[in-house]
Amino acid sequence: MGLLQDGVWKDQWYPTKENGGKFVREKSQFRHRITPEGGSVDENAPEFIAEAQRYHLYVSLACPWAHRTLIFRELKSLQAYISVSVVEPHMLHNGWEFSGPNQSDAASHIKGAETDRLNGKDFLYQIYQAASSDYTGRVTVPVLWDKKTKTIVNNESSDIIRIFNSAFNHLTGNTVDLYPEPLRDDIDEVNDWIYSSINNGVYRAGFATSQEAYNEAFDSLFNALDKVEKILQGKRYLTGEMITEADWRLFTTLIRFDSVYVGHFKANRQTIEQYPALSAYLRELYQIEGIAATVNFEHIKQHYYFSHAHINPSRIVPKGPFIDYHSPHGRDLVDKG
Ligand SMILES: N[C@@H](CCC(=O)N[C@@H](CS)C(=O)NCC(=O)O)C(=O)O
Repeated sequence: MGLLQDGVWKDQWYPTKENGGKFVREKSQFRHRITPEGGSVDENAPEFIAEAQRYHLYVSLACPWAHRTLIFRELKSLQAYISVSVVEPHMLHNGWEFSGPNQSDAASHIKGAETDRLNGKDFLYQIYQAASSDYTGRVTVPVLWDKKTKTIVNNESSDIIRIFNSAFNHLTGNTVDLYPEPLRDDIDEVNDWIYSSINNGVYRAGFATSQEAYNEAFDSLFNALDKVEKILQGKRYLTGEMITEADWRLFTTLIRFDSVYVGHFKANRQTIEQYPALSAYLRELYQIEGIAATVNFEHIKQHYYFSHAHINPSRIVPKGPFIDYHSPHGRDLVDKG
């Protein structure tokens, strides 16, 4: 685990000391947009136009943020338009690695991970160096790469899913709208507290290095989950009768919760299985066509338990839990609206 400083790789863990033991997530730096037919939204930036097979996604199947982009690629019929490379789940002193002979000695190849067939790199940080030779910052997935100008378009999952939601519709013919105009205020509002207390909240609990920081993250996480449970007792989805971006952003955290966050991140007041509405809702989303194939529990467990040796020094990866996410969800019975 490390970061780039003026384009040079440094092996370094997150600094929490300066924040009283709190984990503070760094802001993503590549934030360009893709437009359907040209006309840059940012006059100082290169023009990124939606074209078939021009863009490539670098993802980890373990990562909840990268997982969002894979889900949108499925739901927006972008499989033939946007290619994907999957990194190895073990993230060690070189950060995210591709499969191949230069993988770290301590890391194993896990089925489903790939070489970088596009750029022939060994490590993800080399993709960042290729985009910006003096980049300073963390080297994170997901990365949306432009094959034409050989640079990173965007490395912020919340932007990438919005790009996928609308920029390629005229090419794919898929007009499913996961961020519909009339619901935008509601979606933004829900995203806001779910991000800080749940999506990022599990990390704030797991990466805390002081008891106070952990306690605060733990309480805010379970208060927010209790609030979601209440919402889902009255509504089928977070903002009403329609699945939206807000649901998918929550999904990628919920599906990792009982397998990883309860144990590894000490988010253990209760499991998602112990929440009646949340567990049924999680199953409903999991069972939507194309979604189960984006979930890889082997990558998920291998990544967290093996990579974070300061949290789990033995690097033993638990065998369980054994949860049947294909069992009937019964959500069709929930009151509409
Ligand atoms: N804000 C980013 C966060 C991405 C992120 O933090 N990804 C993690 C994996 S789950 C990562 O690559 N971490 C490596 C690091 O921080 O060095 C997004 O949502 O796209």
